[in-house]
This record gives sequence, C-alpha cells and structure tokens, in this order.
Amino acid sequence: QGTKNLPPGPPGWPILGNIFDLGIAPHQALEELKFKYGPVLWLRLGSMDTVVIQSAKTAAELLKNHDTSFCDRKSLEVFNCLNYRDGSLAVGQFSPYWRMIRRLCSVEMMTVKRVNDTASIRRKCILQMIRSIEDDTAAATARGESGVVNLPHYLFLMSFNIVGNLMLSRDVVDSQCKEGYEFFQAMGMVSVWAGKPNLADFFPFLKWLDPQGLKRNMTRDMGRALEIVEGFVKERIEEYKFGDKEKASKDFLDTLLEFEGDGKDWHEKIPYERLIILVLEMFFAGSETTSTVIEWAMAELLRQPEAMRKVKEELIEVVGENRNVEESDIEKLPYLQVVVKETLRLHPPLPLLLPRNTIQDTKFVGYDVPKDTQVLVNAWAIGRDPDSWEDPLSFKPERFLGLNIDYKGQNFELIPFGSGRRICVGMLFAQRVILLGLASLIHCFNWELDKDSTHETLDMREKVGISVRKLIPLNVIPKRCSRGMAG
Ligand code: HEM
Repeated sequence: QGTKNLPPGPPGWPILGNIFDLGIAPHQALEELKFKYGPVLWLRLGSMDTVVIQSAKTAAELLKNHDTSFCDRKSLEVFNCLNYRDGSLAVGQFSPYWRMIRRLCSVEMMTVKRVNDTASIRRKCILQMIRSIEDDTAAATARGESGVVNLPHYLFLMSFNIVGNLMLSRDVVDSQCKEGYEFFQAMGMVSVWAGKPNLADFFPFLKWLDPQGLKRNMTRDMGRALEIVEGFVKERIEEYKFGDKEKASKDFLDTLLEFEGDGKDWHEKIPYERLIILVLEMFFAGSETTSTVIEWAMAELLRQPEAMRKVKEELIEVVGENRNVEESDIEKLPYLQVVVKETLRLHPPLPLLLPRNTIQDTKFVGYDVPKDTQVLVNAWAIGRDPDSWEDPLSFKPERFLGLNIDYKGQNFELIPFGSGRRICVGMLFAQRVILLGLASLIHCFNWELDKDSTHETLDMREKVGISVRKLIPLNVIPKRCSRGMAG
C-alpha cells in the first residue's frame, strides 16, 4: 500500500492475509484484536482490504462525519446471482436507483403513519402465534408429553407472516396458501447460503469456480423463491386489471407497482425484475432479525427471574388480565422498553451491521482508507465496550432507566440498526413487532425452562449465520395465565 498511513492490524499470511484471524465468530475475534490494536483495525482478507471500527467514538466519526465516503455496500458474492444486487436496497450500490428506493421507503412505506396504520397486522399475526403455541402445547400435554416448545420456530413464522402481510396483504405461511410453505423453505435455504463464509468473497479469481457450490445453491433456492414471489405479483396485476379486489389500504407491493418516477433520480416505473427482488428482500431482511431479538430477550429474562417478574408485574398493572396487550399500551411499559434496549445492546442480530464499502480514498481519524475498502462496524463489541458501559457483560435493563440513550442511530454506543444514510429502513416496524411480540408472550404465559436447564445454566452461546442466533434454540414450557387473546 506504498506510503499510505493505514490503520494498525495483525500481520497476515502470504496470499491468505488475515482470514484465520476471523475465527468462527468474527465479531468476537475482532473484539479480541481491538484490545491489542485499538478501535480502528486494518485487515487483509485474501485480496479484500478491510477496516473494522470498534468504538462508539470512531463509529460516530464514520457514520456521522464520513457517511458519504462510506455509504456504498460491499456485497457477498452469493448476491451476485440472478441480478439480485441490481434490484436490492440492502446490498445494492450507492446509485440513483438506491436513492429512489430508499426515498420511497422513507416517504411512503416505512413512515410513522404507515407503521401506525398496520398495527392490526402485527396484532393478528402475534395472536396467531399465541394460539398455535397454546394449541400445540395442549395437544402435546394430551399425548402425555411435557409441552416443551421450540420458541424460535414460532417467532420466525410470526415475523415472516407479518412481513408477508405488510408486503403482499396475505398470510404467506398458511394452509390456504400452497406456495407459502415452499417459499418459506426456499427462504430458509437462502439464509443458509448467505450465512456461510465463502472463499470466493476473499479471492475473486475463485468466483467462476464457486469451490463450495454456494452460488450454485443460492441460484437454485433464490430462483425458486423469486418465482413464487413473481406468482404473487402476477396475481396482483390481474386483480388490478379486473378491479375485483377492494383493498382498505395500500401495501408495499401496491406502492411499488404504482410508482412512476420521482422526477429526481428515476423517471420510469420500477423494472419488473427489480420489483420482485425488493419484495423478496423484505422477507430476508425483516424476519430472522426480528424474531432473533425476541428469542434473546426471552432467554435473558429466563436467566433473571427478577427481571421477568418486573416485566410481568408492569403488564398486569397496565393491561390487567382480561384483555390483550395493544401497541397503544407500549408507551406505558417503560420496563419492557428497557429490556428490549438491553437485549439489543448485548445481542444485535447483525453484529457487524451490513458491510459498507468506500467510494473514494478517505482520510479517517488520521489514517488513509483507500477506495474500495470493505468497512465493518462491530456493533456487538461497541455494545460491550467497558469505555461506554459499566459492567458491560451483565444484563441490566435498569441501566437505561432515566438514561436518554436509544437505538435509533443517534447514540453511537448503541447501534444495532446502524446509522446514517444506510440505517435500517425497517427499524420502526421491527421495534413494534419486538415490543408487542415480547409483551404478548409474557402477558399470556408463565414460562419455564425445560428440564435440561435452569436459570443459572441456560446455554447462551451464539451461532453465526446471516444473523447471530442462539446456538441451542430456546426450548421452553408455556403455562397459560392471562385470559386475553380469546378473539
Ligand atoms: C431487529 C430487527 C432488525 C435489525 C437489528 C436490523 C438491522 C439492520 C442493519 C444493522 C442494517 C444496516 C445498517 C447500516 O449499514 O448502517 C439494516 C439495513 C436494512 N434493513 Fe434492517 N434490521 C432489522 C429489521 C428489519 C426489517 C423488519 C426490515 C424490513 C421489513 C429491514 C430492512 C432493512 C433494509 C432494506 C436495509 C438496507 C438499507 C440500506 O442499505 O439502505 N430490517 N438493518
């Protein structure tokens, strides 16, 4: 790199560079390196230059003061199949198309009004989840079994269905929707292929060889998922033609289909192929991330019976026992809110956010960062940084009471949704689903751990994939307690 003043980092191997420094849980391995090299780290991953940012102060510098230089994305090689990247908002390049979609999301689809107007969708899907948990537990008990449920399974179905209703106004995973199950399966596999480390990301000369077969598998499964979404889109276009469907309100698909240009960055309709990619992407971006947070929150609360008791008491006081929790109750549930903040601090589902890429040579906190460098922000390490947090590894929701720190991209010690131009577009939706989902689970049931664990021994190890989940899915026994949820 000639005379450039690059950030410090560990020496690398010839050709391979620092690939082995990443280990199986890169966010954890990178945090270790921070203690030796400081909060701005330089790595060479094969032929990919990488900068890692690991403190609140440097993250603020990057995402507030240098966001323009770092607002491009570095995309994984598996997303280069089926022209996915061209249509994508999340891994798409910083371009007029990206600006147009981003603006459409912020101004039309993800506004506070739209989020408020879709409260009934979240309510319906969360009630469906509660009912399935109840029915399955009753059936298991009737068979003489213990009634243990695999909580993440129900959570994932619930959040997947919420996205389906927001995007397409339909229960995608439903016995009435025959393609739904196949779509659900295909999307599960898309997450698997996207979550596996791929040698072709580090060595571009391996791209055409696809040595692990990841791109081949992705092409098959994403291809199937796109075909199914295309079927849904065609159905909608037919409905428009015959005008046979009265809809109370527009969904995401209507907004995309009706769009005809913004007079600024885009002057035509959204190309059909890209529109399908965008719909699919919302399932990908919005399901596992959201459900994972609820699972971690439940696991933390089951380890701390005192905190669980406080959430429950607050719910009984505000909601009572004879009706369901509503979104309008949430603002009166301060303890629930801090439980969610504390969960997002310790368990951001995307610990390294989504990789950025530099669009130009940039001087950053005294270092030179060349054009086309991958930039990772370790939100996981920042959330556990002793310089920002007292007793950082303990789950203590109380720390947030009376503290004006939120996760909306202004406080850089807590950035699970990122910050700046590329901050998560689904943040408001996710926040509502997490709060209402968690509140409803705790309001309706008393939860016990299965016989293999106690609150002291519950396994909290992480599994790294497209998001970071619990290695051992949370298996719990629900005991029905509230009389709400009947309707
Ligand atoms: C707990 C739930 C979620 C978490 C933690 C999360 C986190 C993130 C993060 C860290 C980013 C990258 C931010 C950056 O680069 O600064 C992101 C981007 C994005 N998220 Fe989320 N997300 C969640 C839920 C959702 C939901 C529900 C949706 C949509 C329905 C969504 C859609 C997106 C999209 C489209 C982007 C790309 C934005 C862009 O590149 O311009 N996310 N999310």
